[in-house]
Amino acid sequence: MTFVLTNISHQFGQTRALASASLSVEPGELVCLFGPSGCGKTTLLKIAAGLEPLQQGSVELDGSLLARPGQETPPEKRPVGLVFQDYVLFPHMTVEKNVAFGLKGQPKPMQRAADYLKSLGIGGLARRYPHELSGGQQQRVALARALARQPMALLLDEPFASIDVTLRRRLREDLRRTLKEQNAAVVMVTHDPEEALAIGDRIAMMRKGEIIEIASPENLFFNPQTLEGASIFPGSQHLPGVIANGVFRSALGETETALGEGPAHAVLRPDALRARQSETGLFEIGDVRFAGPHWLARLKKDGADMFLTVSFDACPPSGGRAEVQIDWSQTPIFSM
Ligand SMILES: Nc1ncnc2c1ncn2[C@@H]1O[C@H](COP(=O)(O)OP(=O)(O)OP(=O)(O)O)[C@@H](O)[C@H]1O
Repeated sequence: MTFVLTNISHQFGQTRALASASLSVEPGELVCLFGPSGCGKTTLLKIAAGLEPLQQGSVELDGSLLARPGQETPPEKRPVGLVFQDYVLFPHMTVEKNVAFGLKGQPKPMQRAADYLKSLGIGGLARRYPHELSGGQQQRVALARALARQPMALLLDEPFASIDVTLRRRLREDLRRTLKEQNAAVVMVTHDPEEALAIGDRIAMMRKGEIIEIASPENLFFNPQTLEGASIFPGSQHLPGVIANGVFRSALGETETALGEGPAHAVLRPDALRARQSETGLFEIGDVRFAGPHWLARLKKDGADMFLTVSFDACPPSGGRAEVQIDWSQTPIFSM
């Protein structure tokens, strides 16, 4: 039941929304689409769902063609579940009837609807109508409705966008478990790097309509192929520099590299940065804040317009001085 999107390109007038984007998702696999606003995430999902006509490329599920230009299976005939931000619930039906709607002809639809509502923590809302729910509750009903149909593939566009952080963390763990049990191929759009890392088996990094890298979180960490992929981890900072004669040189020091000559960026991860207070340090300590269990300080380098946020074990004095060391073996570098 592999879900395959091949060479999908799309234009909205003069705007190129997608440029030959390809993605293959295995049964039981959850792939997150991640990238900046406007890079084409929602458009790719809508084309996969059949909500946007396909202009170029193809969509297949389990070896069957769902779409190619001029030949499309309508969205309601695809064995694909959808949770889109603007994919509204039926306003005249109660929550439980909304969820049971897709289960007609199957045994005990109301019981199954109740089970899914309960598993998403909204069992008590079964008799309410959509207009009596908050945005986050409506999102969970839409998720329950999609899950209850046990689709072969599921497309989710920021399904937790209106849900508070604590509940969102719990729901995404529950969702991941449920989807694994159902063995569905899942594509989920998210803006949130923490969410992509927490829920995605692989993360598809998008830039200007292209999928520039698809990799598991551990491969993005240990062997990133793009600046964006390396930078998805919390606390990552870019250090500009220049490569000449096999050496990357920056305001924070230098290291050998096999990359070609020219401007480059190193991606500094928190674990690769060591800072300590020192009267003779090159950095001035600026704003300091507690980030449990560490202290985070913003450092400014004398003589260079350069800032770094670095963690300290104890609260460093604002206005004092610090020195910083980089573990270059944990610091990926990319030519620009
Ligand atoms: N219906 C439309 N008509 C014209 N342009 C559109 C339409 N839908 C999207 N676009 C444009 O296509 C590009 C991709 O949009 P898309 O919504 O896919 O991006 P996104 O990555 O999902 O963004 P966001 O994270 O902000 O939701 C953007 O430049 C957007 O302005």
